[in-house]
Amino acid sequence: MTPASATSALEMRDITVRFGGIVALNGVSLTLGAGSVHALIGPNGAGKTTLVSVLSGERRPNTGTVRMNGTDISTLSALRRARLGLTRTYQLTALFQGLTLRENLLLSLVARDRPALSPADIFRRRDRTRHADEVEDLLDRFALRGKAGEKPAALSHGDRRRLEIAMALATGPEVLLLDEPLAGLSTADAEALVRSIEEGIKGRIPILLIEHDMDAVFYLSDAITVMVNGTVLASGAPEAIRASPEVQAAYLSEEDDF
Ligand SMILES: Nc1ncnc2c1ncn2[C@@H]1O[C@H](COP(=O)(O)OP(=O)(O)OP(=O)(O)O)[C@@H](O)[C@H]1O
Repeated sequence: MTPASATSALEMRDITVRFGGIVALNGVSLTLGAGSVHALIGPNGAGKTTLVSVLSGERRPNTGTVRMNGTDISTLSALRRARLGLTRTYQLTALFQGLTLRENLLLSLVARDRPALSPADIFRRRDRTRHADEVEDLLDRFALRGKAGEKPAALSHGDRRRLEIAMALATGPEVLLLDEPLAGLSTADAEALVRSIEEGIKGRIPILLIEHDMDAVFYLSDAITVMVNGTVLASGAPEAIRASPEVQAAYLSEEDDF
């Protein structure tokens, strides 16, 4: 293990992915520091989605390695990686539609503490008192207290997005992959979610953030990696990325909201 891997939450080294003649990723390396928010940005087709699928274990790269907390996870399935705490938010199809938000969050916390239990057992053994403080804390951090007694179907688009991330956090992740969390949200909902990420996760759990909203990226991130055509163009602190002539020329100058 190198000294860097001892302190980094995630390390990707020399990742290459080819789709026939297309090189989607060409020797990409990226290190996500413990507790930091690291954004991955780049124009359409840069390779961001492909890199996330390599990280999560959904796609095997042609070459390269992935380490989480110093352990080589390159050969593990997506399920094994998820069980180790590499967590990606999905649509909330797994929600119990008949239960309130408060109860759904409670079930995620029980599942975190008793990972071997089946959903039916989790449901039977839920203990409201044991996790009460954590549930209330999540409701506050994700601005969901006013909706705590509602069923999922009653939620607005913005509420659902914050609940998705709160549920992911409740499962006790080691690393959180947020893939375009602000996509499709109104300005007000996007601002509420940025606040929740800042107050609810930043500094506690390392986040890899893929996002097109540059205001949010520069506001939230401790580090930014810019990809273009399957390669890393630049990686560093937000101020350095903003000032980089190469990044300006290749990408940021095209962004309306930069
Ligand atoms: N399953 C696939 N088969 C063939 N080519 C693919 C496949 N998936 C991605 N590609 C190609 O790989 C390259 C990288 O695509 P990718 O979706 O990772 O980029 P991206 O940065 O996520 O783009 P966007 O911001 O539009 O989501 C593109 O040239 C894309 O056309």
